[in-house]
Amino acid sequence: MTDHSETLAHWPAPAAPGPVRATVTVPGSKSVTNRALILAALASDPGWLRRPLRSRDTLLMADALRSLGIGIEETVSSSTSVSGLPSGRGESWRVIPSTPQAPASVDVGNAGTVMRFLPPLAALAEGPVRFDGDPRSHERPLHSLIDALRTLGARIEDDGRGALPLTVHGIGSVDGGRVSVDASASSQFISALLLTGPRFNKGVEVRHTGRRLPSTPHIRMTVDMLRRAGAQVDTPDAGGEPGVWRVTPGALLGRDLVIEPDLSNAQPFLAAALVTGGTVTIPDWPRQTTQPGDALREIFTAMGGRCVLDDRGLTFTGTGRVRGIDADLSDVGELTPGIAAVAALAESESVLRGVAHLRLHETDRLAALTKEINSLGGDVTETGDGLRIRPRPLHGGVFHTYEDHRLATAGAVLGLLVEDVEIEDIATTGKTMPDFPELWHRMLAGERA
Ligand SMILES: O=C(O)C1=C[C@@H](OP(=O)(O)O)[C@@H](O)[C@H](O)C1
Ligand SMILES: C=C(OP(=O)(O)O)C(=O)O
Repeated sequence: MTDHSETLAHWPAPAAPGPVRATVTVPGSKSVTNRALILAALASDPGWLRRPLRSRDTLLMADALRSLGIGIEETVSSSTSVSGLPSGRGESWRVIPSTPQAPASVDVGNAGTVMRFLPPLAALAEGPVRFDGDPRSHERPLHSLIDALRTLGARIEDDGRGALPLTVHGIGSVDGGRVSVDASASSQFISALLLTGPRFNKGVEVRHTGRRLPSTPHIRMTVDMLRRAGAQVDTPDAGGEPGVWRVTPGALLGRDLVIEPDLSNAQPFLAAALVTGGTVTIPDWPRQTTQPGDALREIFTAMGGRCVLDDRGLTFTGTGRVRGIDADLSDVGELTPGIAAVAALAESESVLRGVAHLRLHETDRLAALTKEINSLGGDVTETGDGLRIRPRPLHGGVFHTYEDHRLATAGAVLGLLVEDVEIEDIATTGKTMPDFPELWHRMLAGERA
């Protein structure tokens, strides 16, 4: 039985002793690792993931693929050991593809990438594949994807709510073809259909019908990774029809891929430089990337810092003065909790827009951020599609995290400048960054972490 007194213990968020000065090596990207696993599983020959992220979301994906008969061997390079390594650094995963096998049972945890990216792949198996996960996974939207898969020829049994738990009854192949999807609740519906699209008999043509489309960089990441694996993809931004993506049926190549660091998980460390007037360097920051976290260079510069991208990586420097921001974060929704924390410590008001869909993330992030920042004395109000944040002097208290890794790291940022902040369940950062507490302490000690 889980010992909740242990897992939900309060973590005293360390206050910054002064401006932070550190180099922080952040672990691999969740979004890249989980796409790479899917594409490698569907390839015609074995592939490698180097420096994959090893966290709850990626281990759930790997375990799910193994239960579908895909081989995933984990190796650690001989000069290093797993312990003491930032998640997955020094590790390689070899993926041996195979036709997905059923019956199988998949635990999605609360990973959007697992609950959305895997059902299309499972539909290629012959037999039932059951999907279930954490209680919150039952509330996260899936109906558009379920409807789309049915249109494309898959049989899916659910309890009528269009949500988890569900069973995909595959017949060994999926017709594919044209489908309309309202992806205003999550870009992951489109990514999911495109990723397995090359293996559908007719490929897939996905038409987005909703009014808004969040997280478009994540869709570009999907397209980019598909193309690098040899798929032919036509997209709206390559002169194609707006809101329509086409994937031609065909084989995927096994690749040898080094996973980029997770730029969204670099956020709390960059925020630490910004709010303390210090300097943090993130090595291996890619010169070109589809990761939404790259937008932090612009966003945190607008909030008062400056950055340099050179051979050492990204070096971000704050002045200690933080400006509020008025920004549409629709493309970079997963950055909202960290930006909200910085905004609560700023000198002027912020308005964060375009992120209504965050109500459907790990938790209702708009409600959670409002409640928790206000419980420390803040002045945050929810708007129809975001947050209005008026900075006020904050005081200590318990910062609840609702099993949301980004709530936990946002609370840690507040704790840098606000004494006696205690984060509930810091272990929830294990969803994408199990080493967070250690990396945070090492950053504050000025060590190379
Ligand atoms: O495709 C992906 O890897 C992701 C897409 C986004 O989801 P939404 O479009 O549901 O916001 C993002 O928030 C999530 O963290 C990861
Ligand atoms: C929204 C997120 O995750 P998920 O992949 O579970 O949707 C996130 O990591 O901020």
